[in-house]
Amino acid sequence: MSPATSFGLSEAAACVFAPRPDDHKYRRGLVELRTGSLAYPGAAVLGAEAAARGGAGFVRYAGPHAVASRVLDRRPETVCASGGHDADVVVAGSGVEDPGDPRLVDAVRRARGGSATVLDATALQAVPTEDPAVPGAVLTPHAGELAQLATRLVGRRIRVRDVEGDPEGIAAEVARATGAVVVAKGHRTIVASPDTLAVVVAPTSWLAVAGTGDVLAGLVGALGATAAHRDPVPPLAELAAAAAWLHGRAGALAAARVLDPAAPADDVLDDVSRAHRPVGGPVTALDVADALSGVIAAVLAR
Ligand SMILES: NC(=O)C1=CN([C@@H]2O[C@H](COP(=O)(O)OP(=O)(O)OC[C@H]3O[C@@H](n4cnc5c(N)ncnc54)[C@H](O)[C@@H]3O)[C@@H](O)[C@H]2O)[C@@H](O)CC1
Ligand SMILES: Nc1ncnc2c1ncn2[C@@H]1O[C@H](COP(=O)(O)OP(=O)(O)O)[C@@H](O)[C@H]1O
Repeated sequence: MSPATSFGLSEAAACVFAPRPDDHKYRRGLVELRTGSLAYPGAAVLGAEAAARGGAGFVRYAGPHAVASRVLDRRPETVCASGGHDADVVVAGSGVEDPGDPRLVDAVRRARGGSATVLDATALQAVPTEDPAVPGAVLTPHAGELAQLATRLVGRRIRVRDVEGDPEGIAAEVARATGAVVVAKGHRTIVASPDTLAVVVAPTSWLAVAGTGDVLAGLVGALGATAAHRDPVPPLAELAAAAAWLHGRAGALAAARVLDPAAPADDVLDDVSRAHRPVGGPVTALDVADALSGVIAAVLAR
């Protein structure tokens, strides 16, 4: 495998598409969210917001009725009926309590068949140890989840500190074991496929709050679904890295807007020398999801 490449604005821009005159909601891409539970309804709301702000044409939610009504309170355009068109991307796991939930079991089956599927949080536990091939999947573990997943799949005990010491190596091992794209989240997010490795550095650490991972999962879904209707379709690893890059920029924009609500989105696109310093103020996961539209608009305007 070649050494890790660093992922930036020009690579992300190749994964962001403006709507064409002959597009309609389905051609803009359909994301199905299999997220949330009675214990964690917020994860479903956050993913729906991110999928919509990330440019999907159609966001469908599959989950408990009580969770669906929370999603609809925030995003009434979400379709909560089952059936209809096939999803371009399924996003599964954020905020789901039970790894045996049929929504996750079916998502793993879909990923095994090669269809684009984001497996986040609890869905990572639904990947079987004995038969872990999920070539359609984008796996989105944080360091704790990656340590657990790698321990199961590569056959030796891997601790969180091992992941923190060598996220590239462990993400790459899991990518080879599963055939999937692995997005090892953190300040430096590693995006590994069985034969590629990219690093996305976040421009802010205000992202380190609960729920921002749920936002990232929804955004991967939106970029994947939109790209599914383009020719050529960018590789899943590039789409996942673009999502991580845009997510970091949205975090920076949301943090900057704490100081100055009119801060322009274009200002966060370029790397800034003080990026590692705590520019801005505390953000919420919903702030980050909200900021995605502005960051995408700024990328398209360049
Ligand atoms: N508003 C909501 O409904 C939210 C729901 N969430 C859902 O809550 C469930 C549990 O999520 P958790 O992430 O707490 O999972 P877990 O409770 O399974 O894992 C967290 C464990 O991993 C360890 N850990 C090690 N490195 C870590 C790192 N870099 N980041 C985070 N934890 C690390 C922690 O110390 C902790 O012991 C998931 O389904 C998730 O999607 C969260 O996303 C938070 C927001
Ligand atoms: N110190 C940090 N600097 C920049 N980004 C971070 C930092 N810590 C976490 N993140 C980002 O925040 C998100 C957190 O995801 P995750 O841990 O899954 O949270 P949750 O499950 O609560 O949604 C990831 O996208 C990760 O890359």
